[in-house]
Amino acid sequence: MTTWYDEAFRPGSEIKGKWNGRVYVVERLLGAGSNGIVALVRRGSARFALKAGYETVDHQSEINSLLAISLKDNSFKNFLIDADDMIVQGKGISFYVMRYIEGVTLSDFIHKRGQDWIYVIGSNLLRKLTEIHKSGYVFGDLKAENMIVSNYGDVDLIDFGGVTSKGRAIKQLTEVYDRGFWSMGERVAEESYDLFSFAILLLKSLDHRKRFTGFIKTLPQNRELDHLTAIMKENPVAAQLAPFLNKALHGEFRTSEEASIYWRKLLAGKKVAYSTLKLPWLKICFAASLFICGATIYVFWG
Ligand SMILES: Nc1ncnc2c1ncn2[C@@H]1O[C@H](COP(=O)(O)OP(=O)(O)OP(=O)(O)O)[C@@H](O)[C@H]1O
Repeated sequence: MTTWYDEAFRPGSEIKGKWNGRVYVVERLLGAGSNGIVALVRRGSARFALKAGYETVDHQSEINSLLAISLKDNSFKNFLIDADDMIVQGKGISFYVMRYIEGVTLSDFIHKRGQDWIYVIGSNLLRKLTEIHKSGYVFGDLKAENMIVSNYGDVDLIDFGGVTSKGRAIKQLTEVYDRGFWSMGERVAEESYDLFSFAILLLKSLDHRKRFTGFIKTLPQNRELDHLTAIMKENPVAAQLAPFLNKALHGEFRTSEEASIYWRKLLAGKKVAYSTLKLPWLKICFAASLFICGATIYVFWG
């Protein structure tokens, strides 16, 4: 039996908004999760990501959250392009259209470019969190699957289903990233909640031994932060970040802005060699500047 999404998301098929009347042509599926299904679509020459929700209420709440954090003049502005309903097999299905982010998962990025990139990625992710926190919200379900990394460590967050107003109960979470799972605090939307998940995200991506899958199976009384400290001792990049990670895990940062300042100071103090990062554009810029310099000499003195 063909499901509504097989029909709606077949490459080449058109999705027409019932209320706004905009038409999108499906290129291909990008992914599916517990809340919805996402496709790469085209409108004219522009490409977008279109997400159709399984549950109307959850879907609407995701749109509202996205709208709320994009009201301020920040990088989320204009992320949400359209929100409408489509009719598939006689049924109304809600969808929203957002910016299409080209990139890879955090683990793929690190695997390809090296663990040192975590310094840049971490700094960019902290900036994103700060923007959300300044809007009066927390991201809630921060995890590697909810971010896309592109170019030179640029970070984009996707999946806004967990975004929660500060002070409210966290509405969507993933076990190992949740401080409640580790008995390290309440499931309340505070900046420190996201910062705990941020620390787990970094540790998980640096852990060669993939211990986090095992943690899910442990009994609550056996989930100790000592397991995480072991990763900090074994991995040189995690060891550099240990003072930051420990503070984030223990809820010692009140705000993400405070955490960002600490991050920068820590890495400046440790003299993290950004030059060790493989930055091809530096080489390109260097070659370009040599060429321009040569051309100028030729034009003026030739
Ligand atoms: N804006 C975007 N640009 C590019 N790809 C995207 C975008 N939004 C989502 N995706 C892709 O679609 C997949 C599913 O999206 P999303 O995580 O929002 O679904 P979900 O149902 O909320 O998932 P979960 O079960 O993790 O809650 C993502 O893993 C990602 O690969």
